[in-house]
Amino acid sequence: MFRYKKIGYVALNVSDVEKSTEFYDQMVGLQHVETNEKGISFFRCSNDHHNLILYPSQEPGIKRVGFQLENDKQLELAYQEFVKNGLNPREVSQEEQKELKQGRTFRIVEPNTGLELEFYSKMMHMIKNFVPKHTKIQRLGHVVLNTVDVDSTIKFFTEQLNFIVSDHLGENAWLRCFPNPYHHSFALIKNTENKLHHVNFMVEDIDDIGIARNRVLNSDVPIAFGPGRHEPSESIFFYFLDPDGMTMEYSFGMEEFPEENARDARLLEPSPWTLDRWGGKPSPEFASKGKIEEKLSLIEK
Ligand SMILES: CC(C)C(=O)/C=C/C(C(=O)O)=C(/O)C(=O)O
Ligand SMILES: [Fe+2]
Repeated sequence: MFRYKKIGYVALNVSDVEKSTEFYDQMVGLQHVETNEKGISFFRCSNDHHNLILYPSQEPGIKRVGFQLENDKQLELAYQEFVKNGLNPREVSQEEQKELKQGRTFRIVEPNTGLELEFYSKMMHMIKNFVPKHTKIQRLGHVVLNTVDVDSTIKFFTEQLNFIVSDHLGENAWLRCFPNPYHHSFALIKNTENKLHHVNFMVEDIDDIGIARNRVLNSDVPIAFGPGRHEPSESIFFYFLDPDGMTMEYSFGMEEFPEENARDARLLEPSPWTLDRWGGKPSPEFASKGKIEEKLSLIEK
């Protein structure tokens, strides 16, 4: 099976790109790279050209998630595997690759949720390092989806996409993209609707979490949950809402797995204490907004 480097970027649809650009630049602390002539806005928290893209849309939500493979050979292996398994990978046009500042790129549709998943191995490397404004963001950490048919979606990620389950909690699962060491780059939470749960950015120290809480409070940005500590990855978390009500998370610390002889996935007890060891409760708005831009019609019948 093919090997990943990391979760590379997330693309969101937003109702007001200007407003959201200010939010992700000033409040979240990503670096705004450019807004192009189509009104598409690119941000980074690394030397990658982008780790977040905002697309103007009437329907806010999640558009796609991009995964970076280890190298060109692994990318080709993934392509062949997808063809063999009838997943109909679609190559992104040269024009769009240029717009994305990426090399060869192709996409498939996750058949249970309709979410588009993208695969690439090269993205423009920016010469100047990402300089934190206020929060020492280390990387785009993970994306979590609310999922109706969670069992089939987990099966798809593990059997077709070479993800490994790090932990189960009831029907939910946290998955890492092999051999990336982080406890999860993706997670699937059982729900009555397929939609975004949250997008995570990992931060360098606990002060980033405490300072963020005060910055968010002082700016009247809704807090959705935390600060607290998650049981699955042991991270200290803080969730807040973007201008369209989508949930963003900062987290500090995360269990890392070796490539070989990694521990098996645990079956964690479904309890509020598992979600937050510190006993906090999420707000009703937590993980509630973020329509998946449906691409199921692209799947060949
Ligand atoms: C509140 C959610 C369901 C939860 O339990 C989260 C756990 C973790 C973690 O252990 O790090 C997440 O970050 C996550 O689900 O994204
Ligand atoms: Fe998370």
